[in-house]
Amino acid sequence: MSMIAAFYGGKSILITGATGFLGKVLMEKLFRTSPDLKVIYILVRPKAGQTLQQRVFQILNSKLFEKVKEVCPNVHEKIRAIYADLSQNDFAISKEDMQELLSCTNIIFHCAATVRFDDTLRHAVQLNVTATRQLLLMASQMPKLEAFIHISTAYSNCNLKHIDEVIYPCPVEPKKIIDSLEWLDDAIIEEIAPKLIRDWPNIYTYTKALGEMVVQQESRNLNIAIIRPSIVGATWQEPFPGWVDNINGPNGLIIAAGKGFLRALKATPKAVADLIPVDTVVNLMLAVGWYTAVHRPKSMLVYHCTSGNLNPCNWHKMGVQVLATFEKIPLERAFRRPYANFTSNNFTSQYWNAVSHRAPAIIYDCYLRLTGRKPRMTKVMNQILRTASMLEYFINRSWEWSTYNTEMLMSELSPEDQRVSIAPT
Ligand SMILES: CCCCCCCCCCCCCCCCCCCCCCCCCC(=O)SCCNC(=O)CCNC(=O)[C@H](O)C(C)(C)COP(=O)(O)OP(=O)(O)OC[C@H]1O[C@@H](n2cnc3c(N)ncnc32)[C@H](O)[C@@H]1OP(=O)(O)O
Ligand SMILES: NC(=O)C1=CN([C@@H]2O[C@H](COP(=O)(O)OP(=O)(O)OC[C@H]3O[C@@H](n4cnc5c(N)ncnc54)[C@H](OP(=O)(O)O)[C@@H]3O)[C@@H](O)[C@H]2O)C=CC1
Repeated sequence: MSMIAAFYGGKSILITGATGFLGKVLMEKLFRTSPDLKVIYILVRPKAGQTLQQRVFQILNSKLFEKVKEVCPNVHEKIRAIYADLSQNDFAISKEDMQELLSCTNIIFHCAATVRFDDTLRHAVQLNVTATRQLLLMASQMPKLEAFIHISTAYSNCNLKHIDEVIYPCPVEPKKIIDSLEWLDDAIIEEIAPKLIRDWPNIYTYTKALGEMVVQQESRNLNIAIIRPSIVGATWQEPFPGWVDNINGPNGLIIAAGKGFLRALKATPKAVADLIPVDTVVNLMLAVGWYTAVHRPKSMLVYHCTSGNLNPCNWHKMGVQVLATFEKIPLERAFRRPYANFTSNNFTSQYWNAVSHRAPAIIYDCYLRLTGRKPRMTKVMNQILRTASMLEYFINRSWEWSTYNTEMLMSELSPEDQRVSIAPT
């Protein structure tokens, strides 16, 4: 029997961001491997016209949860959706719900965040920094809390080349930023944002770094660990290979390439493509939760969840694999046959954008107009090129992440847990 799975039996677990990509896979694995857990509290907001209950119903009835329903038929009784908006004071949680959370929670997995690269500084700080501080404050009032697991990103220090499993200080204290956002107006905030983020490539990575500092500063006597995954991709094995439900990270561009829209990308072919499957990240999260609660390390540990040092793949190799897969399994109704070129040269990239992306889109829109239909290709293409330019920073550089803590944890696991757990092969 897995020691980790047994550990979660009977526990009350609080998950933020449970409706997100990582959160859903985490919940699935917990219910499937520890069906005797007591309850999973999830902090959810209504969204896109759906109530909390409708959102939970949709998740539990998705393909991802098919196996769970076999192993844990009463799963809907073990999930307790609590109305919460993490950008509000006290998360807008009712008094009764707050009381229940404070008195019952054993483990917290804090996954919620805004992951948009171009979010406003105000909103990103609210979500990635202030909400983390607020959750830590709640955690400090939970008498039964055994571990608080904070999900950050391997790119929170992407302004460095070699990154250790430590917290690097940001030049401006998070508290100063939180305080100043209270009285500065939006226009001024957006003006000072580039000066604050300095050599971070975007608001997202910068606010995730601030979030880590807050965790360190507000940790009090809590038993905390931080996990930093790199680029999280589709499931590798569990509950079945290839599950993904968003267009973040590489997903959107892979679809655009498969559909024949995207045929060239400004990327450095030899740069390391540090992707990590989402089920591997979840396995590490569960192992870290167990280790932090049971072994109570003296200081807060940071764990890198990356693939580049163990099993490096570069963007060229990745591109070849992606194209080979589309040869075997083509996407439906593709615009053109998939083909793509990685170039690190600015001029060549501009040339390909004009010739291979914008021009065909304009021609196709003319055709749509002439046949009485609504033109849409230029809009789609602009969207793809905008996304590609936002991701450029990450596909033209390589980073080295040390993984001593992750390796140490692996060696602490039972042979059974090692077998089902973390290391990508
Ligand atoms: C031989 C040679 C071979 C060569 C061969 C080559 C082969 C070819 C191969 C090619 C493959 C290789 C590729 C490799 C690239 C890898 C890059 C990886 C880098 C990853 C770095 C990650 C580092 C950090 C990792 C982290 O730490 S984690 C977080 C990562 N964070 C992100 O990845 C967010 C990024 N994105 C945004 O920041 C925003 O997306 C933004 C971009 C600003 C746009 O923003 P905007 O233009 O506003 O557009 P959206 O609103 O987003 O959406 C627009 C529309 O799509 C809709 N839509 C949005 N969602 C969804 C959704 N779910 N489901 C359905 N629809 C959706 C939405 O409804 C809207 O539709 P509409 O309403 O217009 O009809
Ligand atoms: N995906 C990746 O490649 C990587 C992700 N990470 C980290 O992993 C974590 C999870 O990311 P991922 O699952 O991909 O992100 P998603 O965008 O898929 O999920 C974000 C989650 O946060 C919730 N959330 C956002 N704003 C609020 C709010 N105001 N109130 C309540 N909940 C809110 C979302 O809820 P809702 O559904 O209501 O929007 C959603 O459940 C993040 O901390 C991210 O930084 C780290 C490295 C890579």
